[in-house]
Amino acid sequence: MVEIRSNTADYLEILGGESLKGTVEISGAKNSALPDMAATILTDETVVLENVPDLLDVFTMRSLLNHIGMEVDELRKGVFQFRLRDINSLEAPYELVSKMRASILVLGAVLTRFRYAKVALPGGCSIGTRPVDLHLEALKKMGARIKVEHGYIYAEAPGGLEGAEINFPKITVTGTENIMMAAVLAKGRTVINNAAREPEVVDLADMLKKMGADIEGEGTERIVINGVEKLSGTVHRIIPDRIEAGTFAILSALFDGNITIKNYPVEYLEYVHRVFERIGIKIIQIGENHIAVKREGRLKPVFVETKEYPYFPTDLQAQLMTLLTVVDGNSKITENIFENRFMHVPELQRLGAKIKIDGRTAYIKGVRRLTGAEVRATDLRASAAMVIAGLIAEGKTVIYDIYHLDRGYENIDQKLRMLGARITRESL
Ligand SMILES: CC(=O)N[C@H]1[C@@H](OP(=O)(O)OP(=O)(O)OC[C@H]2O[C@@H](n3ccc(=O)[nH]c3=O)[C@H](O)[C@@H]2O)O[C@H](CO)[C@@H](O)[C@@H]1O
Ligand SMILES: C=C(OP(=O)(O)O)C(=O)O
Repeated sequence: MVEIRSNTADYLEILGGESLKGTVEISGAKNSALPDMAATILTDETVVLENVPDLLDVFTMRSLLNHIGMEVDELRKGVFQFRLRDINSLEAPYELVSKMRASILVLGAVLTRFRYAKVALPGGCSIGTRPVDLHLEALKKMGARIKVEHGYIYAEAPGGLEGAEINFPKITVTGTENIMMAAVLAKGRTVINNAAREPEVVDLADMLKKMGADIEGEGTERIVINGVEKLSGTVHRIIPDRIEAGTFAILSALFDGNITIKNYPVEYLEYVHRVFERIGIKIIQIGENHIAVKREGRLKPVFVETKEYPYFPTDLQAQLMTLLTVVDGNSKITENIFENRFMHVPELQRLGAKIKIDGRTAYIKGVRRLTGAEVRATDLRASAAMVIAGLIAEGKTVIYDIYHLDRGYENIDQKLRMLGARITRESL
């Protein structure tokens, strides 16, 4: 893994309007790598993860695991070996948790295996308040004693966690993953109702089952877990990143389908493809997990709302909005998952986009073209939206604060340069 190469002073310069073409390969999914890495805490045996993307968030999770006492070795590019023999600390400190909300994923695993955990409260971020109350309520139902004090969650279960019936009032992805990890070593049976159905939840269940966990129903809204005494080591391959894949599919649609995409998880993007078809974008399979994107006539405006899997992902909302800014007619996007996920709108407006926001809905009136400007990457997917916008805009676009981008897109500037983009990384 590259020593952390992203720095808050880094920015991207893009000269837009170049025609992109070629083939790009999708990396392992950030949102699978992070829970799968946390799951290595659940055993004292060796776990090997393959197809691990080289991302800032993965680096942060690795630092967090190291802090706990995990030995982590990179066997070869993207292949990591994990072994937790001696505990160093049962604490996830603020310094690391503040860099990445997904650090909360270590709570369930540390608590169930070591009966105590202290994790800094992740707090809000630019896309919303993002509380973790549902994680904590569920762990309390499993017998944990929890207090939140001085910015830390203190959780203990001296006699071990016990299986329980968890009814999530709202679907939560990392909440489902946290409770699944807590339940695999708890006493008795845990039922998670209204569980998240995301492919990343299924991937985590697959990994845990290979380690000896007893789990049924992953991928449905009811997951049943029977606790076991002990889990063993395993070798597991991280699934491809459906959000990176969707991001490149949108880019390809904007470049007349001249970009083909390998390692593309068609099965995870069925609903997204239905939305694409309404716009006039068709995904064509040209090989196993290798696709091309075809535009069918003039692109058409749409109304889309974000919703939990299997529906349209909030993590592709900003990128789709960029596409719609140059689609003739009036489009509308409603963001149902996060209350503040339109931070990219003022930035897109700087590039000439015509967008109005009313509550959770953005009204987009297509313009002929965007024009380059200086913008800020306000969060991870907003950054991807800015990159797409910069590539189609006339002239030069400068994107500041791209450390957000490095949290979730492996080598994105390199991948784009290989497609012919004029994009350079500079530092202030
Ligand atoms: C590391 C990871 O996998 N991140 C993904 C995960 O985030 P994450 O798991 O944090 O998102 P959740 O599914 O938990 O959030 C969904 C909604 O529930 C709310 N909520 C959640 C937990 C809680 O205890 N209380 C509460 O009110 C959130 O504020 C949000 O409004 O799913 C999101 C929704 O698909 C994605 O955008 C993120 O990329
Ligand atoms: C919001 C995201 O990630 P996280 O939950 O890790 O902040 C994302 O991947 O778009």
